[in-house]
Amino acid sequence: MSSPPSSSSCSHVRRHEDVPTPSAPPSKRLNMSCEPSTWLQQQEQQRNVTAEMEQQRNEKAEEEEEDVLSKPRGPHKRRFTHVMVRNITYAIPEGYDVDEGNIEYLGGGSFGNVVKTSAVCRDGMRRWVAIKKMREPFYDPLHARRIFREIKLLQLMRHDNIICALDIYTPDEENDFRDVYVVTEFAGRSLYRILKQQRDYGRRVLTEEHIKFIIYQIIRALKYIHSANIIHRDLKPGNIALTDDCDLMVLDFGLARSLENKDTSLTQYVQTRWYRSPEVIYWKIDSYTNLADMWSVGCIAAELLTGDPLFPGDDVNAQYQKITQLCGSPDEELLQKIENDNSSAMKAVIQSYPSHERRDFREVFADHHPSDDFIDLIEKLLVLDPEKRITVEEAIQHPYLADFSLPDDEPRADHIFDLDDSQKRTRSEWRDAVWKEIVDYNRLNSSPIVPGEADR
Ligand SMILES: Nc1ncnc2c1ncn2[C@@H]1O[C@H](COP(=O)(O)OP(=O)(O)OP(=O)(O)O)[C@@H](O)[C@H]1O
Repeated sequence: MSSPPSSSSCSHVRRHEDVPTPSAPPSKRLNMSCEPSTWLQQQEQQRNVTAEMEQQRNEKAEEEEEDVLSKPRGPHKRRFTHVMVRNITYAIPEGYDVDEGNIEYLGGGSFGNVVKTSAVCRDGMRRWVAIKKMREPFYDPLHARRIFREIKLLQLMRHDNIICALDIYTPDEENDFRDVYVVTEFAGRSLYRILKQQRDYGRRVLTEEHIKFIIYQIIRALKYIHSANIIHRDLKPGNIALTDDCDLMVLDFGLARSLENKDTSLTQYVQTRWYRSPEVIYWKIDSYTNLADMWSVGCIAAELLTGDPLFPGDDVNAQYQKITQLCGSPDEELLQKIENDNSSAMKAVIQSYPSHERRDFREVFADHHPSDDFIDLIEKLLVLDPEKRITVEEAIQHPYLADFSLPDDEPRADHIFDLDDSQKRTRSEWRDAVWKEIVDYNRLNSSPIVPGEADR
């Protein structure tokens, strides 16, 4: 990885134009006695069923391949080639590189599978793109709403450090609308992969300067996200991508939600648990604001320093122990808030755990020789009480980031994003809403060209 740019460079973050060419979560909030194992088992079963269905559909798609290739399909009458990667069939529109040798599987999460290819774009450049095929997007209303949110946010976000949609499509007709594909710019390797490689090979790739630049860019992205009244809720190394030049993009907005929306049905499973804030995992929603994202930044920052996840708990209890062993048990003031926002029973459960003093972070991380400023920042991020945690606006001005911070180049969103996702909709209403998003999608200059679009 090359060095991050120096602080004197005024254009130290990537512009979009500069890109090189080349299951349903449970409806109840988790409490200390409710381990999500049942839900996880259901998820597992659902995944099996889904895989079976996917296979049947792949077989059908293969049979139909000749037809699909021969006639324009979907709301914009595009032509598609079907390409099989790791047993999953992707419908790839005309204009994209469909040579199997040039298509790379990037990975799959709970909600989709992603491949990398390239496409010629409207500005004449060929770009690397990531195509995400959503998994069973309309399985149930919750799932459909998640897809809707993700699509909506990928269109609203316009920031150098945040991924945005370059194309949204389906090869299906409206009466048989089943598959949703979202195309984003290929943003590099995920931080998860980079950190894993560091561990696997026992060789550090990320220098102190890289780490600072990464943390700065995450916070710069969050400043924009939070100013739009959105919480990301899923910040983790797997959702952060880095180019070889250390340019960073925050990926995957499927779990983001607007601050106004008090819906809590997804709350328990909003993040890979290791990066979740205590108020997300253990106590109630009242104090759950965008400060949950700042806790995740603290976890990621510490992992960047040490190379290992900070709170790798095998279950929620182990997670709690690890958090409190470092950050201390809730003090009287926080316990009072927990009691007020939850119940005295919740307070009693928390008090039944072994009590720990907050440790001296300088001592804990001493082997990794962090600067005083780094320690001061993570001390302020990893605070149990969200109301006392550093905000994004404060964090970006922290001395640790002074080398990179350029206040005039740290944009806020110019309006609060309306996700239009708070109303109750049935599965098929969500499907209609997603269909409409695809139909109305406004192509960008950096979007892949649709052959013949000028004629339409
Ligand atoms: N635009 C992109 N550029 C580079 N890599 C990407 C891009 N989009 C997704 N990926 C990678 O593809 C993989 C799968 O992405 P996806 O968003 O489906 O998974 P995830 O974040 O692991 O899933 P989950 O939603 O379960 O958290 C991830 O490893 C992610 O880093």
